[in-house]
Amino acid sequence: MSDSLHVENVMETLVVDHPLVAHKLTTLRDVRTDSPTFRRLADELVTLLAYEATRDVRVVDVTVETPVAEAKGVRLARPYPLVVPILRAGLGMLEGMTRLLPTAEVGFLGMIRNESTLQAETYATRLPDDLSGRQCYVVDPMLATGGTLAAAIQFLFDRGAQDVTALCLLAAPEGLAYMDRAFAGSGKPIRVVTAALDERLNENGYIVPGLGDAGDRLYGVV
Ligand SMILES: O=P(O)(O)OC[C@H]1O[C@H](OP(=O)(O)OP(=O)(O)O)[C@H](O)[C@@H]1O
Ligand SMILES: O=c1cc[nH]c(=O)[nH]1
Ligand SMILES: [Mg+2]
Repeated sequence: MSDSLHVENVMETLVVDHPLVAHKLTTLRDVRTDSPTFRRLADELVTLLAYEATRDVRVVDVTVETPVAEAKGVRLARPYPLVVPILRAGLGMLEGMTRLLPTAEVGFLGMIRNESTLQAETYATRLPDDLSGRQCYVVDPMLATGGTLAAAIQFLFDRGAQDVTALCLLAAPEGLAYMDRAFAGSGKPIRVVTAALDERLNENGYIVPGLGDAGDRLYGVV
């Protein structure tokens, strides 16, 4: 079902190879897809990605009583996972994620890429101060140059996060390579789970073939 592509020892990229993911992603890319449909598809896609992305979520053993007998099982371990959408476009992936992880807490990062310099600028942070021992799931549809995601992950590591999984709808090879260099030697595991690894970036830093500006397609041009 999934094709794991090992990029470097601390960073692992997983391209979720599934016909339903490919089907929904194709409609998402289509320039004729309107905002309401785009929002619905992004929501459905993140739930499919989340299934793979949470494969290593920490659980503890528990025992419950069924109407018939005792059954051994598991529950999510505490501290509960933290989901971090990167505003604005990442908000389009939040609900799909918390549907699968309803007890997760949610932190927010507001970041915008300066379209002249392609550098990420941070305009809002609302995260728990202490993330030690927390598994963090960052959601942002686009991993282009990688500058935004790398800065977001650095915020989480600075607060003590131990491992971070990013869920993206699309990733560019240049962005993955940038992340790989940025965190080489950090010793902290990073996973990127994506619906597709696209060809490249164009001269404006847009993913090709991509889907255009994810924030604009979700919420309109501002
Ligand atoms: O990998 P990078 O080159 O850093 O680019 C990716 C970033 O660009 C987009 O956000 P944008 O800056 O357009 O903000 P928005 O969500 O408000 O539209 C996207 O959602 C990522 O956050
Ligand atoms: O292709 C891209 C690159 C950055 N941000 C987007 O929304 N789309
Ligand atoms: Mg945008």
